[in-house]
Amino acid sequence: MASKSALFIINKFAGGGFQPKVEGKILDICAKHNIECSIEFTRDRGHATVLAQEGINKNFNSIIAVGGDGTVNEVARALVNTEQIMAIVPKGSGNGLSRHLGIPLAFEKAVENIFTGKVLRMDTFTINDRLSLNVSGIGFDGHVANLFGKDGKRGLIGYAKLTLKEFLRFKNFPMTINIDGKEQNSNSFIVAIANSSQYGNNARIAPLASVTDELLHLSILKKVPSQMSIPFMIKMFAGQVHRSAYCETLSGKNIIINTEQQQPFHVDGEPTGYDNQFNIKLQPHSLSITVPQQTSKY
Ligand SMILES: Nc1ncnc2c1ncn2[C@@H]1O[C@H](COP(=O)(O)OP(=O)(O)OP(=O)(O)O)[C@@H](O)[C@H]1O
Repeated sequence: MASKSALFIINKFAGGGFQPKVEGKILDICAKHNIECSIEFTRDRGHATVLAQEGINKNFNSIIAVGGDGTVNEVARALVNTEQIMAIVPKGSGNGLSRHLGIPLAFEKAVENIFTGKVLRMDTFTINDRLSLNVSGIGFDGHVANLFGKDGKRGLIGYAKLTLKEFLRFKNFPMTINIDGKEQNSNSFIVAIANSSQYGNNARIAPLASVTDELLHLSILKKVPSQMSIPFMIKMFAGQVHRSAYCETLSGKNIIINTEQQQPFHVDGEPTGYDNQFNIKLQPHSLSITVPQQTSKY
């Protein structure tokens, strides 16, 4: 059994919102497994990190992020580089890391997984000293994340609408990439830095990525001509983006990206502003995470 006592950190505002019956379901499943449990709700951005730190101090066996990739990221900030076990109950709009790890999206099954799953040490990375677990990006995806964050309307449809509107405006930008000492110039639309394979909703930007391979996977995308954008999206959702003529892939551990002008970026889908130098560092096997027993590829 992966857990004897569990702290659930719930972001009521993630994904489609919160249903009060969730609390009762958590208590029932914990009682069934004879687990002592506590439930806390986040009050604001960043609060999940504070709650997770308190959970470590109180010696909970498992600390569980109930939310999307943003909540998972905040909880992990307190847990990274410790032995503390984390689990996820996916409740976000994208749930990229959960999908990559094969964590069930159905609420009860995800809670069961905390007590029946296995624990693995996954890689994480930092981008300009900010922790990232899943996929971070510079360029167009950062631009969309920055706007989407302000917009307030979450969800796949809202995201798709905003992406289409902004796509025509945003242009390729020049940059230099130094990856483990090797330097190259590029003119790119998006640089996705991937630990897991997907942004969320099965949009697989780095199909070959693994969270245990001690590598970061870069997908460097050129702007796709409008008439090719639908076939390109189909390739991405089919897990074939790395075979596209518009995608170059690189992998490594330590990456420095310099851009001529300030570029928007995001960390695990959360808007993070603008910069023109990005220092990216892999942290191998730095976080303990509970995954289903049957997951064989991560
Ligand atoms: N009480 C709160 N009020 C407002 N925002 C909050 C609160 N608690 C957490 N947040 C913020 O909500 C944001 C979104 O959360 P999260 O990423 O978990 O959900 P999501 O965006 O729906 O899912 P995904 O990232 O998987 O698409 C996070 O940046 C988090 O800091």
